[in-house]
Amino acid sequence: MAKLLSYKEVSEHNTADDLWMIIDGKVYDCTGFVEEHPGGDEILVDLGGQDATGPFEDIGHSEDAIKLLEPMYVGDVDTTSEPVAVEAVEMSSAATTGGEGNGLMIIALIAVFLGIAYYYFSQ
Ligand code: HEM
Repeated sequence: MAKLLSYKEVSEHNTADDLWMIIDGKVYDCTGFVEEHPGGDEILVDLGGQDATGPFEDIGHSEDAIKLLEPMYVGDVDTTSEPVAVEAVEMSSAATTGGEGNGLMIIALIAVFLGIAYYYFSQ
């Protein structure tokens, strides 16, 4: 019978040296595969210890990719166990870029406003 693992137990394996993830209710130990992943190591480490079913399926991984999972199988996730809240690790670059974008937008608006004010006062 498959080994049952709680969400908490899986969440403790969330580093590049010890990386588990849940795909379709099954727990996989991807530690040895992190460096090999054609999609990069970072993406796997980011999802370490978590349920990666959505991201894994969204990419449309090939049959070969699905076969690679077989030897990494550790057990099944105990869906009755308490889900674990995932902490936000760091701000994404998209969010940072968004912030800078807003700053530039404000500067641009001030410049436009000053331009209009100058036009009226110099009449
Ligand atoms: C242990 C689980 C995983 C395995 C065994 C795996 C395996 C693979 C393999 C073999 C490829 C090459 C293309 C293919 O055959 O489909 C690939 C590509 C890719 N994978 Fe994964 N993958 C895993 C998890 C993930 C996860 C969780 C993500 C998160 C989004 C991800 C993102 C990607 C991306 C973005 C590519 C495309 C790389 C490219 O074509 O430039 N993978 N993966």
